Amino acid sequence: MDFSSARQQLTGRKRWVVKIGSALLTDNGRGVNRAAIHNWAGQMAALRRQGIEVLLVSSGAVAAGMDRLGWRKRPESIHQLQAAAAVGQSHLVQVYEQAFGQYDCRTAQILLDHDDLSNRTRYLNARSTLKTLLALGAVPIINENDTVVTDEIRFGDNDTLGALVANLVEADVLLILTDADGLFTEDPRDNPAAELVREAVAADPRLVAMAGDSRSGLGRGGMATKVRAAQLAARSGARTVIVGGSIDGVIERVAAGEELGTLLLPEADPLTARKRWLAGQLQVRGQLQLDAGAERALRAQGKSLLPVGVTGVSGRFHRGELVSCVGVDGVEIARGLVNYDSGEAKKICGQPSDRILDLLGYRDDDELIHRDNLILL
Ligand SMILES: Nc1ncnc2c1ncn2[C@@H]1O[C@H](COP(=O)(O)OP(=O)(O)O)[C@@H](O)[C@H]1O
Ligand SMILES: N[C@@H](CCC(=O)OP(=O)(O)O)C(=O)O
Repeated sequence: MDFSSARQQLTGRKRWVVKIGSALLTDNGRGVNRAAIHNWAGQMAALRRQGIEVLLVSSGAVAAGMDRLGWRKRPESIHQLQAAAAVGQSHLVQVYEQAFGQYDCRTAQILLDHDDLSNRTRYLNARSTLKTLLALGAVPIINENDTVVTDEIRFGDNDTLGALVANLVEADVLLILTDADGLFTEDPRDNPAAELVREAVAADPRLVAMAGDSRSGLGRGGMATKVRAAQLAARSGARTVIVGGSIDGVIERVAAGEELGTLLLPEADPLTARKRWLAGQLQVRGQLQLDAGAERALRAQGKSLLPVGVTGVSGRFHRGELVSCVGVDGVEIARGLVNYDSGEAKKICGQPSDRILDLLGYRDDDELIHRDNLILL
């Protein structure tokens, strides 16, 4: 793998999940660090202005709640923890809303639990809601729904939740901000001579051996869950950066390609990984019948599917859903995420793309399926 160019490839990536951990968010364990939150919000707003969509996975509900309730020690009882999370979450979101508001950036609170991501209908629902929020220009602020989860089904650490969100929205980058400067060859609190791992393939088994637990008493998973999160995120093609959240201007600097923290890469080419992921996750909603020219363009030339090469449309589907593409002999040759719904596709099929505006009254894309969203079978 060519590591030298890997950092540069982070620039121009369009969808980022930023995870901010408990260890960073609290002011030495005393409530949430407002100044730091305002600073990160400013940086994320700057990314939005560059056209990058940002989803934030933020911890800190329990820590904020403990502070508000005057509790000095993290409680043992699950119900006390859940009560603290309920008190803290509303405060946390209020601080974020105010911080992002200063940059004219809208926020939206999303609380997820295990069922939301394992049940197919709820999974697709969460996916659509998040994508709609992004299209509206809002920054979703996501946390685990701590007040309702039981021990058996909790994600526990938000690194895992961040990776699952990256899978859910097919993010390009998962940026994990923490209180260490990145993944070191050993926990630097045990061995100050440990070295920073700058770049690696997320699946490299040596990483797991380097990564230890959390020590702060605030964070949950330590580096172990961050490495595991990078492996999960890589399944849908996301690259992960683990980096110190207190580094000046860290979010913008990483987005500009600067070599900070640890970059963990997917094994396969990200686009291929993402396509494979999509093919396994989504249900086929409809079918497009292709003519011989379109079949050739897809198969032999790796091109996008234009409406002009489609002779028939069946099934009912919405924009963004998965449809199958069938060749002249009736055999399925590809699957892909479609840019128009079934009614629109019927109106524009067989027509050149410059007629889309006339036929529909608007034109979103020239292609019915862009090649980046096409999986050849
Ligand atoms: N190999 C390692 N490199 C860096 N940090 C490590 C390593 N192993 C364990 N850690 C610990 O992981 C901590 C970060 O994880 P955690 O406390 O869970 O933070 P967060 O709340 O941000 O998720 C660091 O402060 C560090 O003590
Ligand atoms: N959902 C919990 C966060 C769990 C947690 O601390 O995770 P992490 O920041 O990954 O160590 C909260 O908001 O308090």
